[in-house]
Amino acid sequence: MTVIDNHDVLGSEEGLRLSEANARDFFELLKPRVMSLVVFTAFAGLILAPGEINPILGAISILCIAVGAGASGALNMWYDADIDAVMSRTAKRPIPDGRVQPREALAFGLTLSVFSVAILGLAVNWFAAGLLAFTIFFYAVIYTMWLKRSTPQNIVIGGASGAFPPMIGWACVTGGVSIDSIILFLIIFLWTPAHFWALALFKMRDYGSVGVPMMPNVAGEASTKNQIVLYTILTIAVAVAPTATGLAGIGYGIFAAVLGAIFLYCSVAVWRMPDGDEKMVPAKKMFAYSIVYLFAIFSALLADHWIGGVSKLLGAA
Ligand code: HEM
Ligand SMILES: CC(C)=CCC/C(C)=C/CC/C(C)=C/COP(=O)(O)OP(=O)(O)O
Repeated sequence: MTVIDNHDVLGSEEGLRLSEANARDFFELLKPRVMSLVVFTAFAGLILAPGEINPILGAISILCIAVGAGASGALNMWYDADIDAVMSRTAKRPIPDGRVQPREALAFGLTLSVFSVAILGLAVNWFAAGLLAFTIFFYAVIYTMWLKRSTPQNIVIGGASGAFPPMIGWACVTGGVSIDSIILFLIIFLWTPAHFWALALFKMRDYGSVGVPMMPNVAGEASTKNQIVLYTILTIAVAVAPTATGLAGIGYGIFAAVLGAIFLYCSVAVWRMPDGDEKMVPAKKMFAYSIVYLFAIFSALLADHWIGGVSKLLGAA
């Protein structure tokens, strides 16, 4: 089925009428559950970066990244309202549900984007602000408006937007980029296909119904499963790299390897699942574990950093 393009909302009569949306409806536009993990990885980048940041500026940095991430979610929901209305998973979102008017969501997303970037630039540094602006643009325009509906590589390339936040956190402290911040980027970048295609496998019909070319619909289940295993292996390899560069210690490396072994086990279970499986239990488990995995990897990096700091203090005493 082809969906009707309803992006000409600004000029329409419907678009000019203001709804009675409440704060909760606008909060929902920020995709708070997904963005909470995004913001956590940004926080990790900020803490792991070498050097010091004034705690108030640190808090402002995280707030700006959180607001910018939420703003990009609102712009994504504005643009995707036509397909969200058709898919069962997304039909109850504020715009398709009629609780927020498209033009309100657009104005909300644009305003928050400008404020988050400007405040980060004025209060912290313009390099980090530029990266935040680029990330919002990448998710809202490059991924949402261009790649999502045009190529099955949409989330491989578009996934970069979800991988930038730890680099932004890092840049808030150092004003630049380093090998270690690129490794943090790569962990999320390589993790995204396994995270998303696991979900796409059991939501394949949803995406098919709106003509979005997600990998399982285009390349088929078998090819998607092969690629999930491949990206899982790449993620596991890059997730132990912080031990090699000295960003984290050997304890972290062992923990990351164990988490990775479970991730690989989940991906092999998906790979062994018969094509056309009705229940898709291994894919559902893989999707759920992907979130636990990323949260645990970044938590372990933080724990390693703090434990290392305490040991140094005790050694000096
Ligand atoms: C282009 C990249 C990505 C795509 C296409 C994607 C897609 C999705 C989708 C479709 C869901 C289902 C949840 C819903 O319906 O709201 C989801 C859930 C989730 N994603 Fe991703 N994701 C991506 C990147 C990320 C990144 C970078 C993170 C965090 C660092 C993340 C964290 C999460 C979390 C925490 C959930 C669970 C939310 C819940 O419990 O409702 N995702 N993702
Ligand atoms: C700092 C900053 C700007 C961060 C942005 C982080 C970011 C791009 C996260 C992407 C996560 C996400 C919700 C993807 C959903 O894809 P989708 O829109 O295709 O999913 P849907 O079908 O659920 O709408």
